[in-house]
Amino acid sequence: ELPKGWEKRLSRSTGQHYYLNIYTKESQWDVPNKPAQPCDNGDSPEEVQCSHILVKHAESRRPSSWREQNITRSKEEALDLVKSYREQIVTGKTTFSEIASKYSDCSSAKRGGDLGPFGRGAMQKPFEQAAFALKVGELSSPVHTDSGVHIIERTA
Ligand SMILES: N=C(N)NCCC[C@H](NC(=O)[C@@H]1CCC/C1=C\[C@H](COP(=O)(O)O)NC(=O)[C@@H](N)Cc1ccccc1)C(N)=O
Repeated sequence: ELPKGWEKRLSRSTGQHYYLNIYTKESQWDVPNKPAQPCDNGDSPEEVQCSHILVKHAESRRPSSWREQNITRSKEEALDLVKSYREQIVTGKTTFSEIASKYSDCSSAKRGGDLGPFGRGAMQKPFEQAAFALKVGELSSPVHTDSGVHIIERTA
């Protein structure tokens, strides 16, 4: 079967089959390879690459961002926002990078939420745990850190 998020589609113009990732909207002709499975001895990958959407709130360690000088929304409001963004992404209403670029309270918003590759020890623990548990192409549930509430997508 295909890795999570990937679907087999028929191209009307060429009559060929292609593959579409319903989360990232990527499409490709060849069969998507299986995400890097943790090796048999249960290790998780050394490094992952993720994009994230961060919604800060009044209790964030730094309640300010490029979007908003002084962030006053409550933690509950931030969680509701993050859930609605996640819903819009999984239903295909919009793309992850579209939402990240417009609404993420992290400077990575300028890169569609891309954080680049990172190993263990770089990010706050709750973020790291969630990121390393994702398969490539998968979206996390809302993750709380001292920075605020995140949705994480593993891209590599
Ligand atoms: N690539 C790294 N190693 N960069 C250092 C990460 C430090 C790390 N950050 C976090 O754990 C959270 C989760 C992801 C983003 C983030 C927080 C904050 C926003 O929250 P705030 O600090 O205002 O509370 N964004 C950042 O750090 C950005 N430089 C991330 C970034 C942006 C653009 C390109 C690459 C990375 C930490 N240990 O605090």
